[in-house]
Amino acid sequence: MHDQVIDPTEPTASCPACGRAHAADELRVPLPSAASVGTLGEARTAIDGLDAALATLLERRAEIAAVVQRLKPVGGHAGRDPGRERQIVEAMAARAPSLGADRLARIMTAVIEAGLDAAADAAEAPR
Ligand SMILES: O=C(O)C(=O)C[C@]1(C(=O)O)C=C[C@@H](O)C=C1
Repeated sequence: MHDQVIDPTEPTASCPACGRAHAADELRVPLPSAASVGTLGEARTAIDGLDAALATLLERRAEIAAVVQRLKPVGGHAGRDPGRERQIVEAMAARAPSLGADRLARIMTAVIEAGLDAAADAAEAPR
C-alpha cells in the first residue's frame, strides 16, 4: 500500500491497491456500493478493502495528530479542544449522513484518544 512520499510527482508503475498508476502519496480506493455485493463473501471482501484503506488513513492521521501535539502550547490529553473536535465531527457528518453526528462523535472520540495515546507513547520511547 502507499506509505512514505518519495516524489509526489512521480507516478507509481502500478499501485498494488488499485492496479493503476498514480502518485505515491495518494490513496485510491475502490468504493464498492452496497448494491454491488450479493454474497457474504463479496461483502466481506468489500469490507476488507475498505478497512485496509481506513487503517492506512488512521495511521497517517495519527502521525499528523502527533505533529499537532508538538506544535500546540499544551499538547496531549491536557490540550484537548472540544470545539475543534465538534468541528471535525460536523464536517464528517455531512459526508456520512447515515452515521450522523452522534455516532460519528463516538467514533472520532476513540480515534482522537487513540492518536493522543500513540503520540504520548512515541514521545516517551527511547530514540
Ligand atoms: O487540532 C488539535 O488541536 C489537535 O490536537 C488534534 C486533535 C485531532 O486528533 O484531530 C486532537 C485533540 C484535540 O482535542 C483536537 C483535535
